[in-house]
Amino acid sequence: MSDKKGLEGVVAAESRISSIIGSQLTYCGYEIDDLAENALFEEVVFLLWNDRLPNQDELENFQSKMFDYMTLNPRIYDHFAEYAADQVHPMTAVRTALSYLAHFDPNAEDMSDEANQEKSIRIQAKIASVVAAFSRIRNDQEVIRPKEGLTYAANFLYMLNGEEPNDTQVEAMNKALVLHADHELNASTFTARVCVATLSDVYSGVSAAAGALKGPLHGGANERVMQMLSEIESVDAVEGYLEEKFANKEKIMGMGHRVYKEGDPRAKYLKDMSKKLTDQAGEPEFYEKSIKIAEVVEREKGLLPNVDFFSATVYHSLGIDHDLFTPIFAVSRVSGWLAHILEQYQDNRLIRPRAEYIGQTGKKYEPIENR
Ligand SMILES: CC(=O)SCCNC(=O)CCNC(=O)[C@H](O)C(C)(C)COP(=O)(O)OP(=O)(O)OC[C@H]1O[C@@H](n2cnc3c(N)ncnc32)[C@H](O)[C@@H]1OP(=O)(O)O
Ligand SMILES: O=C([O-])CC(=O)C(=O)O
Repeated sequence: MSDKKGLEGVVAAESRISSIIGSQLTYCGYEIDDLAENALFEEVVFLLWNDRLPNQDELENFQSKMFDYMTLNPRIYDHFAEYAADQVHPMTAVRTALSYLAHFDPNAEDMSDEANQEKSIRIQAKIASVVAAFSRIRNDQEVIRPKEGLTYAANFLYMLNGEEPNDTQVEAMNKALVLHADHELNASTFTARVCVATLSDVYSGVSAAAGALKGPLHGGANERVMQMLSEIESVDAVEGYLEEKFANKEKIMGMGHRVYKEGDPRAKYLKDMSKKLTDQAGEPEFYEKSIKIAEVVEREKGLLPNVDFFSATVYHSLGIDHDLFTPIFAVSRVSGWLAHILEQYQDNRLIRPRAEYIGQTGKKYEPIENR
């Protein structure tokens, strides 16, 4: 039993969406390197949902639909003003918003394949606007509507910052979105599949998944990486900082992985981007500290950086608030959750494992005055 704690190594679904073999990650048969170098995030989303890349017409149609759905019902802004007043974490806001989006979808309860495809486009389109609008509202800034003709990555940055991003920024965001889109049965995707396997609706699936992504052992690690980098004063302070963490048996965020033991194939792209962007931002010390952390953790623990490690400095260099890092992960990963939700519906069976009981036995009810 204990060797299966955390379901390590357990195959719990058949899937055509992404595969991990050793350190090789593929989406629907395409190597992540190929997609990271060449693909637009929208193409990848189409690929994950349709098991093939779109042609030019299909892509334009998909982008135009996505653009139409990017606009949010203004009632959501009132909600956001309340969350902002309560100072909720943006990931809490995203989780609530994903559920709230169902209120404005006339087909939220329609379980036909067509309705579920349509809901997927709506959700993918709106999550970028949700993260951007929440960020602006909590900073007392005006909400920026999406701009026609921009790619998904460019529009996201535009709505977030209120100005059109430059090519380097768009390329970095597009690549980050492609790299985070799907990852087999990671914890949040598994959560989505468990949820919809009860035949609950798509909005329930993505809200549940967002809750799982938020945790620091999963998507929440990227924000904590930046926290660690901010706490460490200099490259020379890295060894001492980590020694103390090891002594306290604390985990080093952004390091290690349940499946990849020889390295996460996504990390090298984020590492390269981190180098370039921290240099451009005039903050090379963040990259230098990251390199030193990775070196010490590998030497002491044999662990390598995962996708969350260098994404932190990439987002920081793009001027993004640190508590928006995990919401950005959600902007990308919702595409994978939706792909898995659609796949689960196609060949569904309730997911309901068993537990080995290790609790007390033979107890008898005692009246309260005798306890
Ligand atoms: C997108 C993503 O979700 S990627 C992962 C993001 N999460 C993080 O970066 C958080 C830090 N990393 C971790 O917590 C882990 O490596 C995980 C959760 C990613 C994978 O964990 P698991 O495969 O379950 O490994 P588990 O947590 O059982 O650790 C095994 C051993 O390695 C150690 N270990 C694993 N990761 C780390 C780490 N980052 N820092 C220090 N020690 C670690 C554990 O303390 C444990 O040591 P022990 O056997 O002496 O008790
Ligand atoms: O697969 C995992 O366990 C975590 C991960 O890297 C991801 O979700 O991208």
